[in-house]
Amino acid sequence: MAKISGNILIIDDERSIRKTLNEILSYEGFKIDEAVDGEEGLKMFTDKAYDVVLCDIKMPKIDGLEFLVKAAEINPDVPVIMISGHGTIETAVDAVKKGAYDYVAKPPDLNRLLITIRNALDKNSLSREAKVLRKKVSGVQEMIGDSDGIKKIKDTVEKVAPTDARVLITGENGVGKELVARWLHAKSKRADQNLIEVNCAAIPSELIESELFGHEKGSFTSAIKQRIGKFELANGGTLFLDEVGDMSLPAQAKVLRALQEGKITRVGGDKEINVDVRVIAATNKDLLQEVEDKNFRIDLYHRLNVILINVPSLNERKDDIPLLIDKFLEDIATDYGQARKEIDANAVAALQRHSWTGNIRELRNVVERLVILSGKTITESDVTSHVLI
Ligand SMILES: Nc1ncnc2c1ncn2[C@@H]1O[C@H](COP(=O)(O)OP(=O)(O)OP(=O)(O)O)[C@@H](O)[C@H]1O
Repeated sequence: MAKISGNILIIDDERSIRKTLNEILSYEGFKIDEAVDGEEGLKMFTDKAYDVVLCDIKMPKIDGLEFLVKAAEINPDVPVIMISGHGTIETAVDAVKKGAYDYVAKPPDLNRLLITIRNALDKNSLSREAKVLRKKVSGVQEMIGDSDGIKKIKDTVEKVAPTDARVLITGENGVGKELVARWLHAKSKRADQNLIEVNCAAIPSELIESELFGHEKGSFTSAIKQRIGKFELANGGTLFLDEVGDMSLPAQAKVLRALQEGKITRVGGDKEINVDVRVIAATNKDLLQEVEDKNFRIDLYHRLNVILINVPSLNERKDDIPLLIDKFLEDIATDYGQARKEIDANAVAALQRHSWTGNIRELRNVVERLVILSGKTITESDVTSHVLI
């Protein structure tokens, strides 16, 4: 997660909680002040402008709820996130009804906390929100390409992104599936909410359910504390299920239910939690073949595959190679802090003729190698001696 900044006030009578939160959030780049109870917190809140307040519920003197009410009288625009310990969850929910931005449970789950704070910061003021939105959209890497294949994808993204339709993105490794998913989110109505990614292939099958749906404390041996799953983290936003073809069948059944009913249950829990999530999935597998081989559920396949975007491999869009080379030369010069190297037309043509694996990273690596090994201008003979051996 990219570092962001802001002033945060932590109000908690437990020193250890203050210390942990302070350490984590300072590391993330926030400026932190601590108050030991509601009274001190209120004084500090009156004296200084904060972007977010993290406030315990049970405290001596002024408690969390009272702080919330008084803080709203002083500055209603500052989001207050309640920290709820054992037995105060209900009060926390009550606090949210009374205007708290959200609550996090003790001990705080780092990811959830940071996402909540980030969202709170985003919502802090309209102008800030607009800025964040702009940054998020412009923060997505450009999709380079003028070929028919890429034009078609850009066109589909424009049409589909503003809807809540599920999208299945297919294509070989490294052709830009994730980039397409990022654009879909960035151009959607959910752009100011989270885009949460899960690489289904990277998570052991016995952990995928807990990763997606969270778990309750003690639900299995290593579940030492409660954990919020990716579906919940993506609530209001987008969940990107990368390598969805590698998901285990039990997890598929649960994902299907979540998509059908808009509800999830944490592993080891019995409470149903409503989630409003747009799912974008990607795979380099032939999912219909996986269905035939009984590795993938046909009903889930149909749920995910409302809109299909197939990203062509580099070999199928060789027209884009000159543009991509140009972009990579620029990026590499910036990364190295050096003047940009040039490349002559014959060298570009030689690279265009080459038979690539289809993975864009391969082309990037080759350009990087040429930048390192060639003189001021990359020539065809550089290409022949360094690349096309
Ligand atoms: N059209 C494009 N223009 C510029 N860069 C691109 C384009 N498509 C992909 N890339 C870059 O190529 C790399 C691979 O893209 P990405 O990770 O989106 O592919 P992927 O298909 O999701 O890969 P994987 O199958 O490994 O998950 C990334 O660094 C990405 O930014």
